[in-house]
Amino acid sequence: MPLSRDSALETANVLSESLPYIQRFAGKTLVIKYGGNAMTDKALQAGFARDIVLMKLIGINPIVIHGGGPQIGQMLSDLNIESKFINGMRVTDSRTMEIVEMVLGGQVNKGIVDLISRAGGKAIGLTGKDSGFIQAKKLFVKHQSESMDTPEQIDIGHVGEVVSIDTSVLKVLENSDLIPVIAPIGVDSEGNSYNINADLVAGKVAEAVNAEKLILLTNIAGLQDKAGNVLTGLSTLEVDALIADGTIYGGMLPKISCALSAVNAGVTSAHIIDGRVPHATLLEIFTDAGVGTLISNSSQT
Ligand SMILES: Nc1ncnc2c1ncn2[C@@H]1O[C@H](COP(=O)(O)OP(=O)(O)O)[C@@H](O)[C@H]1O
Ligand SMILES: CC(=O)N[C@@H](CCC(=O)OP(=O)(O)O)C(=O)O
Repeated sequence: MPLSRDSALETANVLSESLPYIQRFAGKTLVIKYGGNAMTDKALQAGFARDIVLMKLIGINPIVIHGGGPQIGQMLSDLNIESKFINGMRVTDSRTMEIVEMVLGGQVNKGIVDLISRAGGKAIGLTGKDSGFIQAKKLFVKHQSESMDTPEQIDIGHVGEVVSIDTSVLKVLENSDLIPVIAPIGVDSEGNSYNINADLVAGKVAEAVNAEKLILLTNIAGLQDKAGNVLTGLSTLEVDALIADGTIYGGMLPKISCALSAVNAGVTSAHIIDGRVPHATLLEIFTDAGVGTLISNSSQT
């Protein structure tokens, strides 16, 4: 059905108002982390894919890193395997690692590639094993109780941290119409696979490509204090205090730590936003009134 003249005018106004934002971000790289908890609703998923396709078409270079924690959890539970987390990281034995690779590299990654195709874009799904572009090493989780003088290092299996990112494959894609969709799996020089928290991969990719923005889409309105108020513009010291008093815990720990690390390494801003809001990514890019939690270079001084 054709648009009425009034609504056509409204659409034209909206498009015209987006011009300064398009000019600001055209040619820039935005790293978008699509959390497993933000992927649940079909309409939201389709909206997310449309936003990414639109970005690429107007000259922004989106790089999607996805999670899939709940999807891995579902598969493990179907197989009667228990999920266990320490400091927001999944304890990953050999069997769990096999499931993680299947779910992240297969089901979730190809699901997002497919969504982007259906929205008219061209996506290419990668894990860090493709051309070995995410080099990783074993991550030990630090834990300190009151009775300990120094923190202990806990071995949680095949869990990795990023050692290096080879950006050459991402550069090739940047100069094409292909959108990279990356599963957070790393590899070492001996071919061992590592399950890496997707926030950490997103932060390191953003640092490596010198991204303009790191956007972390999750299932909450942003970083909150104990009363539920969304906090924004935090410094490293303020974040440390919120971790120490237990305000920040679980899955928010890697999120906030990668956001801080990315801006300290030169990414202009990192945003933790609510992926349950339709078109959350476009709202973040095309409005001045920031949604969610913003961490920027200026809040670190
Ligand atoms: N201070 C905090 N503010 C907001 N959320 C927090 C905070 N501390 C812990 N969380 C938890 O972190 C969760 C987000 O992390 P996670 O479940 O890993 O999401 P994702 O799948 O998007 O990575 C929130 O749903 C919330 O339960
Ligand atoms: C080590 C570790 O915890 N890896 C994560 C990888 C997926 C992920 O990060 O997914 P979300 O972003 O949806 O939480 C996991 O196994 O759940």
